[in-house]
Amino acid sequence: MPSALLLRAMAAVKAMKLIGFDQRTAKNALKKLLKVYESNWEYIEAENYKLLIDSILDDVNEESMDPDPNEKDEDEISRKRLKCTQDDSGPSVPTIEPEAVGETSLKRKKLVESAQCSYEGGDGVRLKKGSLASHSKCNMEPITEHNEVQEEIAVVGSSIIPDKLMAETWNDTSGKYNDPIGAAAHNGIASTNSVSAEKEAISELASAQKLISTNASIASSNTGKVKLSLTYFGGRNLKVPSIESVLKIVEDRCLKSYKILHPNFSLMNLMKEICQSAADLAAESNDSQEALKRSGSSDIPRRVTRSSFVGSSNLVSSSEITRETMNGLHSSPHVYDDNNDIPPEICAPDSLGNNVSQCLPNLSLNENVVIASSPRHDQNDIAKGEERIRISLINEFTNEKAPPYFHYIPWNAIYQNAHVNFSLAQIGEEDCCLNCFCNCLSAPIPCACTQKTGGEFVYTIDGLLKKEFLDECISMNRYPEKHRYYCKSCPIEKSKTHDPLDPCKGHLVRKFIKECWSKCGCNKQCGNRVVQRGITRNLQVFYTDDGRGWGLKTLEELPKGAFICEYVGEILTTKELFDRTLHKTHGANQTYPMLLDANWGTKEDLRDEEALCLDATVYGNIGRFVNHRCSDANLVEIPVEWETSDHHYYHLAFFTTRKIEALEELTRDYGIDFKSRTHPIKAFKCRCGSRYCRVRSKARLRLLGSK
Ligand SMILES: C[S@@+](CC[C@H](N)C(=O)[O-])C[C@H]1O[C@@H](n2cnc3c(N)ncnc32)[C@H](O)[C@@H]1O
Repeated sequence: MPSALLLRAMAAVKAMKLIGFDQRTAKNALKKLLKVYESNWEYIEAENYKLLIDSILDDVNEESMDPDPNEKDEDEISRKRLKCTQDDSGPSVPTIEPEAVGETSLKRKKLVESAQCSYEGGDGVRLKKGSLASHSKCNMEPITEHNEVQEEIAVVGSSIIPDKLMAETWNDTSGKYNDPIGAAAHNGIASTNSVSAEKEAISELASAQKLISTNASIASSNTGKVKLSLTYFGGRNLKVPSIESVLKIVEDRCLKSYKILHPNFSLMNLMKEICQSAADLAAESNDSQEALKRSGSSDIPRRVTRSSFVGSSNLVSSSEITRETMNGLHSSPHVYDDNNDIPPEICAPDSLGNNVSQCLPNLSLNENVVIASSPRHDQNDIAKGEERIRISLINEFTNEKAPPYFHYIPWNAIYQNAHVNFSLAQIGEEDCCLNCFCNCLSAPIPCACTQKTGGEFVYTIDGLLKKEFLDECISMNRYPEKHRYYCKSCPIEKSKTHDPLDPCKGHLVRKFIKECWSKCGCNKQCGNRVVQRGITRNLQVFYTDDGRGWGLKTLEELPKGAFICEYVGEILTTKELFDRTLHKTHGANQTYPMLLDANWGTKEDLRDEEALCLDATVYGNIGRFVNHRCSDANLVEIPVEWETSDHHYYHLAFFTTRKIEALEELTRDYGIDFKSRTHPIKAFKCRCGSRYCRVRSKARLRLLGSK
């Protein structure tokens, strides 16, 4: 394990690397600073290594002024006296007294050229020239693993790093700490190697007049300011070009590299477009907020909101709820509340240990802020490695590269109050197959786990659902009226605050799958464990071309009865779901709830604090992308149990209803009664295109030609 000192040194060099300074230069400057500031790391780390950045720039400056850097008095810098200035916004920052600095700071001033473009909107506050510190703060580089830092950078000398450690690390021949300069400035005595390497590093920077650092950042506030900041640091002879010439070069490059062939393409227009789009979105957001204020969020009739879940035991999208009854509580992009609404990803420290939300030096503290580095999906794998296979994202129709962000989870997770008991003790011996071995499907007689499925396994030896079982499940979904039961005390009806209660509108009786589990004697590859082994098929999330948003498709041919994926989300009580919808969480434009109501009729009095549902809005998997298709959908959802057996909590798994060709979209029937007049919330306008569509009139279908 590297020591704390070593880690700090590594972090400093890494931070410098992130803003464009090479390792050697950073290490040399750091060594000097450690000496001058007697290894007081607090000074060096203050304001995102402001001193270190200044020192590096001084080095570059001095080198470019001085024809022979070897003759430079190494101790000169250590003669500079320190003083501390304390400002109440942060740690004390040592500065070098003017007389000690002499020419250096002047030179630095000349050297550091910073060009920034600012585009005004809202109240028109212009972006000021940023300080060095603010440049370093604005780094939008992704957070890097510490391991990588350790691999990449070498140790930096310091008079207080113990000799033993110095010797160990610098003499390490394993290559672990691959220090190109040998870090031989041990106790301040530079070796020949170190001097020549230092020289090399300095001349590399100065003589070649390389631009050593560039930086682009975007920040916006809810008062209408959008700031695009383009910054570069450079050598002494750097001349600030006109913005027109920069735009011209970029336009030429865009034309060449991105094959943008429109002759009137203009980067400036593109930037104006960005500002205009931000302004439009801000205006929309404002309208929504105003509408919300007018309606008064607390005045939204609880009955209406809660009733939004009525009418279907399946998922009901509340995007319609939002639009129609909540006057668009949400805006896109979401403007985070500065009290406590900033999600942890945005507050998470960056690689320099700063909160990323602090990366907006020119915005006043009380402004709400959206930053460009909000979490995003990995287009190559939306599951971020959580599944056994990668699931890519594709959009061939619009500029939207990925769906709005949600946290990918491969398994359901309890949100807060849901009472889900996974205890092994709860599973009776009669509910598991203690004495089985290996694969239960190869045993001569079906094991105890088949009790609830009529003494038969529902899976074939190939891991598909048996035809009879599957056909029954499909029939239940297609002809629900034949398979409904009615609760004595329906949690949905109870959630409405009027008396007397309406009778239960009915729930679907479903068939269940019971899989073997950890208390069983068989192994993980047992044929009666399919859903719990996770996604195995090649799937892709794609953007539909007909207004249904994102969807899910298969990249391989699928047989009938194949498991596709679970519908994964947070496990909530229905009360939590009602409350969540009432307060519309996390800025999502759409919500993705699914009731776990398959058992509601059998309980005497299921309170809505007990009734469970899944919400895939904030945490979920690809199941949330499966779009609706009336009646002849190619997927069917089936309840599956393994850790519990009381039908209170269960998994919902999607299986194919027929053979599906590669590249076909995967759909399921949400079970929505689109024509219901009693349903207070209008469902989305169905665009499933099925000839059995419950919304489209026959004449219209004939006209359009159904899929
Ligand atoms: C569970 S989400 C499905 C994924 C969604 N398309 C997305 O982009 O995240 C349900 C929402 O998708 C849209 N949707 C699904 N099926 C649809 C259909 N047949 N016609 C129109 N919109 C549909 C509706 O907006 C619905 O509220």
